[in-house]
This record gives sequence, structure tokens and C-alpha cells, in this order.
Amino acid sequence: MSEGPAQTGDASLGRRGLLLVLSSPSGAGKTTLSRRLLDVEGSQLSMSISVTTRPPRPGEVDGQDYWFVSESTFTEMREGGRLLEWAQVFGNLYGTPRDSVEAMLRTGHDVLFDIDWQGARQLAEKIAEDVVRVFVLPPTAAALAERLERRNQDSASVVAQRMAQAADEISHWDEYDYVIVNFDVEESLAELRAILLAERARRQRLKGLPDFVAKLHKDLGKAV
Ligand SMILES: Nc1ncnc2c1ncn2[C@@H]1O[C@H](COP(=O)(O)OP(=O)(O)OP(=O)(O)O)[C@@H](O)[C@H]1O
Ligand SMILES: Nc1nc2c(ncn2[C@@H]2O[C@H](COP(=O)(O)O)[C@@H](O)[C@H]2O)c(=O)[nH]1
Repeated sequence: MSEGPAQTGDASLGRRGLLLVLSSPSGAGKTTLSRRLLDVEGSQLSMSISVTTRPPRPGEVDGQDYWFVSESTFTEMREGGRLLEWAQVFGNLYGTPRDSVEAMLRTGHDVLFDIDWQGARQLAEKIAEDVVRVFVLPPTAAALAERLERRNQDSASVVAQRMAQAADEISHWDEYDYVIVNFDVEESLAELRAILLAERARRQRLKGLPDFVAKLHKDLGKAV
């Protein structure tokens, strides 16, 4: 589904866009790492903005952090096949709008997802070869609790609910291609960038490679 014009570096190789999926227990640092990665990657990487029935947190902006929708709109989108994946998480509904992701991939962008294990599994089932899954672990349980509390954006009961679900989310770590233990944001960011760089160079993503090599062969033949 993700044929697209090439990007800098592999322009003549016709690389397909990839789907970089981050999952973690709530509070381990996906949003923080996603923002940093988008900053450093510039136009090569675009964020998939999910729809959710969760109410906005203070400071969250509609269309930037999420598309905040009613349950009836969400159901309409889901039943109309307009979600690439969806899940119920912490009592709210979350989903990935199909059209925007397909448009980004068509124009040769890689797309970044901050979604839970259920969504990651659905994407991998649908588009296996273009999905790269990264699981982010907190260094310790205490650090996770501290990060959720320090973020200071959810009530004590919501924080408790998220801590209670953390073990369940973590139990899916082995469905992922890569695992990052997020001790330090800068180190984790460097690991993520290395993963992205290596995945972009995978032979099977470079659709123009056979033609490129054939031309190289031909030109080498002429040169001798
Ligand atoms: N390596 C780190 N060291 C210390 N604090 C961190 C680190 N990474 C993230 N944080 C902090 O932890 C808090 C939670 O991070 P963030 O919101 O990115 O988590 P998340 O995984 O996206 O959570 P959710 O799934 O609930 O959206 C934030 O206050 C963030 O600044
Ligand atoms: N399956 C999906 N999960 C999603 C999506 N968007 C976000 N999420 C996950 O939900 C939890 C909670 O997020 P929060 O913003 O309320 O803290 C977190 O694990 C996200 O990764 C989605 O479109 N699909």
C-alpha cells in the first residue's frame, strides 16, 4: 500500500514509506520521544494523528495531539472502514484514520505512530512488511509511577488505573522488533534514529534497487 516517491538519500531507489510504531505502558515516554524524533527528522517523518473519545488534557490541541471526537463519530468512522486500526484503552476509544496515513505514505513519507499493543498488532497483520515496531520500557516501576505523577495531567485515579494496566501492556514486549529502555531521552532518541536509519536501508523497501543494480552492471560492462 505504501509505494511512494523516494526521499533524500535513496532518491533513485524508489523507497517505500515505512510505518514506525511506538508502544509502551502509559508514561514510559512515547510522546516525548515522538516529538523529539519529529523535530530532528523534519519532513521525512510525519506523525499519525489518532482520533479519540478521551477528553483533551490541559494544553492538548484538537488536530495536533489528537482529533477529539464523540463516541458516535468514532463508531461511524470505524463502521465506515475509515480506521486502519482501533482499540479501547483505559476506557476510551482510540483509532488511526486511514486516509491521512495512506496519503502520507503515498507521498513517500515515513509515518510515526504512538499506539498501544492492540493497534500495533492490527497494523502488523494488515501491512506486515512496512511496519517497524518499537517497544519503549521504563527503567523501573518506580520511575514509571514518578513520570505519570510528574506529568501532572491526569487525576490520581487515572494514574492508578494506568499503573495497574502497565504490566499487561509490558507483557506484549516480545511482539515488537526492537525494545528501548528509556533511561535517558537523548540516548533513547539516538537509538530510535539508528533504528529508523537502518530500517530505511532495508533491501526489500528499495523497489528501484533491481533497476539500479542492472544499470550499474551495464555501465560497469561498458567501463571495462
Ligand atoms: N527518559 C526520561 N527520563 C525522565 N522523564 C521522562 C523520560 N522520558 C519521558 N519522561 C517524562 O515522563 C512523562 C511521561 O512521558 P510521555 O507523556 O512522553 O509518556 P507516554 O508514554 O507518551 O504516555 P501516554 O501513553 O500516557 O501518552 C513526561 O512528563 C515526560 O517528560
Ligand atoms: N490502538 C491505538 N492506541 C492508541 C491510539 N492513540 C493513542 N493510543 C494509545 O492509547 C494510550 C493512552 O493514550 P493517552 O494519550 O490517553 O495517554 C497510549 O498507550 C497510546 O499509545 C490509536 O490510534 N490506536
